[in-house]
Formats: sequence, C-alpha cells, structure tokens
Amino acid sequence: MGSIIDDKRSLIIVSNRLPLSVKRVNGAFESSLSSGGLVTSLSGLTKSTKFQWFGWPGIEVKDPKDREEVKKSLEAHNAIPVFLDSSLAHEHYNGFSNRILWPILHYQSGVVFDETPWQAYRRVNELFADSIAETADDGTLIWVHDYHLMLLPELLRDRLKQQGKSCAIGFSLHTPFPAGDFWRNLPVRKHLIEGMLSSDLIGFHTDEYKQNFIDTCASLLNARTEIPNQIQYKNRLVSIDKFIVGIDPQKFIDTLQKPDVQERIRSLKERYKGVKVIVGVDRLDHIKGLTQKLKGFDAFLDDHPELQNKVVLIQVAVPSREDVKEYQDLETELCTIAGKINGKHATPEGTPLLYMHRSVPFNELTALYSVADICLLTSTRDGMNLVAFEYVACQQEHHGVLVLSEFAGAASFMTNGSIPFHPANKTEMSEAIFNALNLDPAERKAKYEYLRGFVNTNTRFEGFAAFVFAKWGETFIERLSRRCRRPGSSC
Ligand SMILES: O=P(O)(O)OC[C@H]1O[C@H](O[C@H]2O[C@H](CO)[C@@H](O)[C@H](O)[C@H]2O)[C@H](O)[C@@H](O)[C@@H]1O
Ligand SMILES: O=c1ccn([C@@H]2O[C@H](COP(=O)(O)OP(=O)(O)O)[C@@H](O)[C@H]2O)c(=O)[nH]1
Repeated sequence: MGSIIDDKRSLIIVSNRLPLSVKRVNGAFESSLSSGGLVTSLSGLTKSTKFQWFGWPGIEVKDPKDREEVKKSLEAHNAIPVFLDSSLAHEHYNGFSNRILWPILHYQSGVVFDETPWQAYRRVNELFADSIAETADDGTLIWVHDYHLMLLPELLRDRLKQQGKSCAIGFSLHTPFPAGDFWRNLPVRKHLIEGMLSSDLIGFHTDEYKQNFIDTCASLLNARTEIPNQIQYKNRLVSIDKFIVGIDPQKFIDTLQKPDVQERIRSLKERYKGVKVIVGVDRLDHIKGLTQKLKGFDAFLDDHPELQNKVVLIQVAVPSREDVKEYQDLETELCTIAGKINGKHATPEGTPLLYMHRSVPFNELTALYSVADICLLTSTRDGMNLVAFEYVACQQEHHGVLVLSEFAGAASFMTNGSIPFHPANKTEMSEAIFNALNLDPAERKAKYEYLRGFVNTNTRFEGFAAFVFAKWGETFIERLSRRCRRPGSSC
C-alpha cells in the first residue's frame, strides 16, 4: 500500500491535455479545469504532492516571457506545459488524433489517412519526449495517458537511455482498443503498437480491449503472447492488464449537501412535479450515440402517447473538438433532430426535450443527476463512460435507473445493475426507457445497490499518509513500480 512513498520514487503523469487549460484574459493568463473523463479519472491525484503533470496548456504561447508566466501559474498545480505552435497542435490533436485515430479506435469506418497530420503527431510525441526526458530523474515512474501519445513510450525510452537514466514507463489507454481487423485500417498501425510496447506496463479499461490488443500484437508483430498478461517483443517483456478507472463518489455526495445545491434540487423538483426526468450528459461526439439517443427518444414518445407531458429528456451536449468538421456537422444534425422532436411532440404544456449545447457547472451537474429518474447513455463505443458512475454516486436516496448501451466500456461492469440495450435499435431503446420507468421499487433498489457497490468498491478513493489516490491510479502505479523491481527488468 505505501510502496510509492517507501520507494521515494517521483511520479510523472503525461497526457495531451493538462488538467488545467490556460486562456489569455485581458492580457493575463488564467487557467480553468479541462473537461472530459480523463481529467475526472485522475482528479484524485491532484490531492497528492509528489507528482508532476506534463501536457499541452491548450494555448499557443510564443513570447519567452509569456511562457515563463504560464509556467509559473501552472507550477502551483504541479503542471508543466509542453508548448506547441498552434498549427502543429491543431494537426496533432484535430488532424490525426481526433479525425483519424479516434474514429478507428471506436470502430468508425470511412477514415481517410493523411501524411501531414501523421507527421505532426510524430513531432508532438517527440516534443513531449524531449521535455520529459530533460526533467525526469533516474528512477522516476512515468505514466503516459491515451491515444494522443502512443509513440511516446518508445521515443522517451530512447532519450532516457541516451542520458543514462532508467525509468519505468506505464501507458493507459482510455479508449477501446478495436478488434484486429479494424486496426488494419490504419497504415501506420505498426509504429503505434511498437510505440506502446516500449512501456513496462500497459493498462486497458476492459478485458475485451486488452485481449484485442494482445491479439493484434501477435498477428501484426509476431510477438509472443503465450504467457497470460505478458507480451514478449524484441527481448522486452511488457505487462498488460485491465485497471478499472474510477471517480471520487464522495465529491458528489458532499456537493449534494451544499445549501445552494439543495435549493437547486428543490426548485428542479418543483418545476418537474409529476414529470419523469431522464438525463443525458455527453461530450458532443459521434461515439456517444446522440443521434441514436434522440431518435430512440422520439420512438419512445411515438410508442407512448399516454405519457405526453409526463416525461422530459434533459440532454447536456458538452461542446467538444469544435474545430473538426465531423463534430461541427454532428452539432448541426443534432439541432435539426431536436427541433423536429419538439415540433412533433411539444404541447402548450411543455416540450419533451431540453437540448443544451454547453458545459454545465459542477453544482448544476450534480443537481441534475440527483433529480433524474433515469440516466440514458447511448454510446456506440466508449472507453468507459464515467457519467454512468457519477449518476450512481448522486442517486443514493432515489435509486434512479441507469439505462446503459451495451457498447459503453462501463457496461462490462454495470450490466447487472442497469437496463442494457443496443443503441442502433430504436425499438429496443424505447422499450428500455419504458421498462426503466416502470421498474418496481424493490427491483430498482436491488439494481441500484449493485451499482453503488461497484462504484464504491472498485473505484473508491484510498487515503494514506500525504497521498490520496484514486484506487485505480494507486493500483496502476503500484504495479508499475513492482514491475521495475523484478530481476532483469529494463527500468
Ligand atoms: O480532451 P478532449 O478531446 O476534450 O476529450 C475528453 C476526453 O475524452 C476521452 O475520454 C475517455 O476517457 C474516459 C476516462 O477514462 C473514459 O471514461 C471515456 O469513455 C473515454 O472517451 C479521451 O480518451 C480523453 O483523452 C479526453 O481527455
Ligand atoms: O459540462 C460538463 C459536463 C460533464 N463533464 C464531465 O465530463 C466527464 C465525461 O467523462 P466520460 O468518461 O463520461 O466521457 P469522455 O467525455 O471522457 O469521453 C465526466 O466526468 C463529466 O462530469 C464536464 O467536464 N463538463
């Protein structure tokens, strides 16, 4: 348990986006919390004092004096910026990571490979490697996150070796890893897999993603995969495992107790008296199945005219990757569908769909989770989906029902406590919503208790000494550090 402290090893976390995004406001630099599940999943680590977090600050800063100012402002949060020119950042983040790699990882077809963004992806991974290698001490544990940085472990290992440093490198993928044939769509797939295989430990969200990766290594690289949870490639042994990512449920429970949040809950309950509330919270992304959700809800309203004015769907669509054309097109499509649904089903008494295209403050989010009778999540593919966990954390009193797509990573653990469905099937979704509304209280409670057990046990936070770690983070780092104590280890 105390191994990280006993080891006195320092820890470096790396992700494309820092947990804080920097903006220039009236000439000065201000930072605010970045959105998305990766930041949520690692937020507990910010309570620890012994780590540094490397990432892109979300803004181009050219002037060396300004760079110093940004560095200083982030230092207080243990964050170290990797500065990138905006065109390079754009090609890396939007061009390759989100237009090419992300869709392939999520089984979307029709992706067109392009050399320019690929070169930018390589370059950004190199810049990250340069910056981290310069700072890391011998023996530092380095934990790299996500698909934006798949080449980093290899580039970093080379640089560290040249400098005579030996560091353990871990890599966690937050997205699915697709079955082999899908991965073949990517002409540069071998480079990416070899990049990841320079890690000592690789973590996935589910057994399925882990197995897909192992199978790909065997078929693409002829790597040896006979030993469970190990891949042998080019004289290196890499450990592979599933690590169940989590949230800090207590943060939601505490927020719900705040007087202003209680007041907001009372007012929302009054507003929706006699109306069943369904909530959806998703980044505006194809993988969240938002068009499917709206169409499924439309089918539900068609199937149940007796529930007119008795059910409302409050859908928060958090703006995401707005510089990518596919995301802009999706936003237009969703506005059109939302308008059509309300045009068809609204009455002078109200509209069945509230579609909000913006982020919501944390207090408002918890109040929404708390008043909702159902949480509807329709991902066509999704690494995990932490919104499912957050809804459960906010439903201790009411035992709301989770209606969860079978394609969210979370479904691997939460199916027993939720109502699962196939997101491409409108009829199935409509039935799932209806069944959730009509679940008898005993069954609702039983399902809820199952989910609460999962969220609190598998993902609860562990506190010890000066450290408070998300359990999954603590487990990963513990394994990484153990991996390096083995005889013959390369780190
Ligand atoms: O940074 P963005 O481009 O705005 O995107 C936000 C995050 O999206 C993805 O989140 C994934 O990680 C979650 C936590 O493990 C998981 O629950 C979810 O299913 C994934 O989609 C992405 O992988 C992150 O890197 C982004 O920061
Ligand atoms: O306006 C909002 C609404 C939600 N979230 C958070 O975004 C995360 C979404 O994580 P998830 O794993 O569900 O999906 P991702 O967006 O990472 O794909 C959750 O922690 C939400 O609370 C956010 O940052 N801003």
